[in-house]
Amino acid sequence: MLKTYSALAPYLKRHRLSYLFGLISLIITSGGQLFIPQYIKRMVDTIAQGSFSPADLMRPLVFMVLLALVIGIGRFGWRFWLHGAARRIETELRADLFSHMTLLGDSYYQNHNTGDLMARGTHDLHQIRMATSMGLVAFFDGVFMTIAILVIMLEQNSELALFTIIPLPFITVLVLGLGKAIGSLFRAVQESFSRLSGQSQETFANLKLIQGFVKEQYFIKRFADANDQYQIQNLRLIQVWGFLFPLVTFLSGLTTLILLWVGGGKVISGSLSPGEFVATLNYLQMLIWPMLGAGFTVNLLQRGKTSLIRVQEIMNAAPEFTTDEGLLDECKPFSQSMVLSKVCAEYNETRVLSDISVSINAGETLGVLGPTGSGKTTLIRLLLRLVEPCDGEITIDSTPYGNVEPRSLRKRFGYVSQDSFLFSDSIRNNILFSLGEERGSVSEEHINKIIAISGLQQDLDQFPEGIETQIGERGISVSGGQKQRIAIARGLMSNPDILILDDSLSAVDAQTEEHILSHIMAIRRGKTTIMISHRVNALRLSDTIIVLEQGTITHQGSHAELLRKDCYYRDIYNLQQSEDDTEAQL
Ligand SMILES: Nc1ncnc2c1ncn2[C@@H]1O[C@H](COP(=O)(O)OP(=O)(O)OP(=O)(O)O)[C@@H](O)[C@H]1O
Repeated sequence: MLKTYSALAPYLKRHRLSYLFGLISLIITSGGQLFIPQYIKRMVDTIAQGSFSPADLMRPLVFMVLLALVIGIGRFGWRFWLHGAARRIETELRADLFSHMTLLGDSYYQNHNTGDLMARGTHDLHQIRMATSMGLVAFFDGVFMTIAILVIMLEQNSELALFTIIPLPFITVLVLGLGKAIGSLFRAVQESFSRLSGQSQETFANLKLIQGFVKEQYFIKRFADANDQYQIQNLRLIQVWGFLFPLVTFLSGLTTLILLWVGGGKVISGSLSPGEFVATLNYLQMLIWPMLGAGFTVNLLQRGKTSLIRVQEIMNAAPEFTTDEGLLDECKPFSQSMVLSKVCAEYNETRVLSDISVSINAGETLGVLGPTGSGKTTLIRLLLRLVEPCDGEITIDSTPYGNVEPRSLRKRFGYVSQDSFLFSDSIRNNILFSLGEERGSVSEEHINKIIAISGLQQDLDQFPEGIETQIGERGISVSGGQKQRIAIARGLMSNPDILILDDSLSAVDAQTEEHILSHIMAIRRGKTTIMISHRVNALRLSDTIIVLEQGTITHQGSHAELLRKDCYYRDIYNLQQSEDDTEAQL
């Protein structure tokens, strides 16, 4: 348990003052409570003597009111400091988790469900917060109050104390014994919650598809099953927890019975004063909470431990590539060539690219054509260092890729991906996304030029607030073609050294594609562009075109050179030409 919690040491250390003040407040609160039975004892004994004046009761009464005030302040203090520190730790942990997750690679996310990761970032962090606040309070009460009460009782009347505490060791054994079971049951609860989150996330992310295939009932049933599982796991936990609680209460009740039996006899025989009897009864009642607190502590700490392990599993996952901040700015502008020599790539030990050798010269355009699944996007991932080659070497301006900090390398690229993800933000902010701090200095004239090149102007004219129109969750939905055009504008905005267009105009018609591409070629003159497309017409102006088939380059050359060869490129060209001719005749 301690080993697991040591992961929190840096966070606890940062908030040690809050914890110190919180613990002092807790000692004041608990210590103050220990005095109350003493005053009650004095008052009862005074009353039991039969002859007393109201002034005799006044002093203890005033003290008790003052004590209640101190206890109240102490209670506020520990809540303020301990809950405050735990909240801050939760916030810091969440921030660290989030930034670490941004460094994890593609393969990590492929093997981990998004819903599960989200559950760890929310539900599990909540449990850690409970352990670092209420868990600590319960632990303190369990230890400090139990010891203090036992010492007072033993001092007051050791024989009575020893008799009445006979059931207490049973409580400890019970709590510790069931603690382990609670831990594993809680892990099952958290895992079923992760499954539930995962299914919800997947369902709502693909709702249109589900509705399109009229598969709502199937998903409702799937969710209901996961929901039932979550309930079953929770009920199992409740059963054990529910068994523990009454048993501890029963055993605590036994202590009161013993007191009434043994203590009552002592009062009658005169060896115990009525005040001492009432005080002991009070102390025993005060013991119930720390006794329960022990169970509560075990429960909270076990839950916290389980959750911490789940969060640590993410934090301990190594980033796909090491990021040496010192190297961040060392990658100079791309000026010569990028060379791939005999490069291969794998996913989960399955080879998808082999023996790739190609040179991309600065200022030139490389076209990539290939059937679906032939490895075109994987080639781009290699260039962006999102995937490491399993063999061979990639260099940029003669520097091996392994010596270049990945983020620094990626800054040289502008990547327009196939799926054109847009953020729920204004179109302007989506377009300016790649600029970072330079956003403020970009002129409206430049923005308008990029919009025109991307063929976006007509779309913006239709939108209610033009470029300021919100898209996504908080705004309008855009069509697939509009999405791609906005993504193109985003890729062009920073005028990157190397622009990658990964089949990024597949949702616009061939004519519009040609129109946009001719403008892009014009503005990119002297800069490097890598273009993947299924349309030969889009690639024909490239300086070099490679044909990828089943993970290898089968042909490469210019448009004219490839047309002279009997190859996939020429077949596709002929096919698309005849399609265009047929369309023209219609
Ligand atoms: N993350 C991944 N994990 C495992 N296999 C993958 C992964 N990404 C792609 N693949 C597999 O690698 C092969 C090449 O995929 P890739 O996406 O590079 O092809 P592509 O030529 O870009 O296809 P498309 O034209 O359909 O986009 C395919 O067989 C694909 O199933």
